[in-house]
Amino acid sequence: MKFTPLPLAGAWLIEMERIRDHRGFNARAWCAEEMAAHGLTTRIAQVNVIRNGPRGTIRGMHYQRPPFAETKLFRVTRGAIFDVIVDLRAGSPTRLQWISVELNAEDGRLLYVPEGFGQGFQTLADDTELTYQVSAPYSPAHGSGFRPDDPAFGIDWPLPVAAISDKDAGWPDFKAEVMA
Ligand SMILES: Cc1cn([C@H]2C[C@H](O)[C@@H](COP(=O)(O)OP(=O)(O)O[C@H]3O[C@H](C)C(=O)[C@H](O)[C@H]3O)O2)c(=O)[nH]c1=O
Repeated sequence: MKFTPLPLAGAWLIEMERIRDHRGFNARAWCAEEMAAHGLTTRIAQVNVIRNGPRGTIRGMHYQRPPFAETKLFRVTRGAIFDVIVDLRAGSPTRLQWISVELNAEDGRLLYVPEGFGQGFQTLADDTELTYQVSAPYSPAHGSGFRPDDPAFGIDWPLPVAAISDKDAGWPDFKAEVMA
């Protein structure tokens, strides 16, 4: 696996190394030893699969509050996404900054999102499917988020919104002090 740190400290792009032969390839998508060697968490509390319908679907922005703050590792298995992560960490020099990463089923790339980040994505193809593992169990009581178009961040999404949950469309304006 090839590890590349992203501009927001703690976030990484991980590329699978495909071992090819006449049948196709075998590639490692996760390895506790390699993750630990780069200081990434090896805790896996859950692995989820998400299927989306129309191109342009948005899920997010989400995060879980402590003590259920979670690290997430995303991989697209069908279609493509424009994934956005936002640094919400109090005291971080890049606080409230966001970056985007495109992931698709062919590129063999994974996105590692550490605790303290809001995260969401927009699909770039119909019927996009992804799998992601999280380091803490799902805890609705500790779930929080903000609207993908929250003026606090100015996230530049590539497509018109084709589908979004009422919850994600209805988050209140983000208040920086909330995460202080
Ligand atoms: C995350 C999760 C959700 N659910 C249930 C709760 C809802 O009934 C339904 C949809 O969940 P929700 O709309 O809250 O979340 P998504 O829009 O699917 O977002 C998820 O996928 C994006 C990419 C994220 O990064 C979020 O962390 C994750 O919550 O699945 C569960 O039962 N277990 C779980 O672990």
